[in-house]
Amino acid sequence: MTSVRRDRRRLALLPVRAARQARAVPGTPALDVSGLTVRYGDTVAVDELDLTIPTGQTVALLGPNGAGKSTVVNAVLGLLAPAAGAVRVLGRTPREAVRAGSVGAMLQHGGLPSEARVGEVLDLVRRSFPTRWPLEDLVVTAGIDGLLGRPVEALSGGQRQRVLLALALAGAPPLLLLDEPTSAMDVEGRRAFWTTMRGLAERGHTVVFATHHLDEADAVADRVVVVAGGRLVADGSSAQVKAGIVGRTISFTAAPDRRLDGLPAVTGLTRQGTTVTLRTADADVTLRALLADGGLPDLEVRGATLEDAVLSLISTGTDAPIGVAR
Ligand SMILES: Nc1ncnc2c1ncn2[C@@H]1O[C@H](COP(=O)(O)OP(=O)(O)OP(=O)(O)O)[C@@H](O)[C@H]1O
Repeated sequence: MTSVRRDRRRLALLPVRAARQARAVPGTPALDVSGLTVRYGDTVAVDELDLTIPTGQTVALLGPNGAGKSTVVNAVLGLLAPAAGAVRVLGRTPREAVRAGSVGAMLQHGGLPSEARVGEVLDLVRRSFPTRWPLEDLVVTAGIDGLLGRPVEALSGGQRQRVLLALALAGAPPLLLLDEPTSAMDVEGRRAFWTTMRGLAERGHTVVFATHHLDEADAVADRVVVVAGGRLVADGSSAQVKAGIVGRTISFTAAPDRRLDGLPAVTGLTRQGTTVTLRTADADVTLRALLADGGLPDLEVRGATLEDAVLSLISTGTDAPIGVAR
């Protein structure tokens, strides 16, 4: 009897202690990763990665399949044990931070009990946190209005992702980790999702997301971090990463039989139907040669996109990361 009473008292004290723990010491980074190395058997998934993210930043984690993005996210959540290095989340170990409700996560394979209703799952998860996001606001913020009475198994892929977002936000966490959060969303859903993320960033939340949608990263992130082969290859604003790419992209319409080999300064060329896209190290020289050889209908010349930059970084590989020291 005594022990039951003591246990109850301990449970009752937990939320208060956890809420206190969730408050970060001013100036403490949201995320501080140093020398992180994670191995799966012989595979080195993350290789001596250093990454410090101040509070309030929105950071895109980019890289090809197998680059190590999900592994970093899982290490930050304390879901796997690193072979080397350290991870601090708001000054605490990952497990302490998760226990304190400081981290909300949307994982790629986030599971939901299929027969339960969305409202039941949300209620259960909200109750487990010391600080709870007010329900009405949470429903609007995650865009799940009208879904609370629906069984989880009856959700579409995009609706499921919005429910996962609501669960990630349920404890009003200062740090949000999102692994490919919009992969199942339609265009409208994505736009609404990123509007929500901008709102969260304005309220001071730190948002770290892994994605393959580089246009979204370009539009939303204050900072992009590119990993390849488990190593950091670029870290800076989108503009800084793009500025590291020399040359321009030229596109125009050409008949399929127009010969385009041997053009000066061209570093890559693709044809899709009658649309030709080429990368050039010197746009003036390439354009002069093209014009001497015929017309250039629907001509467009542009600088590097973030996609161009990331592709170039990944294909060339680099020992020293591109970007700025932080
Ligand atoms: N559970 C596991 N067991 C063994 N190897 C794994 C495991 N999880 C990941 N890996 C390997 O670790 C490396 C990094 O994988 P990770 O999932 O972190 O990459 P990612 O950048 O998130 O890829 P994607 O964009 O495809 O999601 C890959 O080589 C992958 O095959």
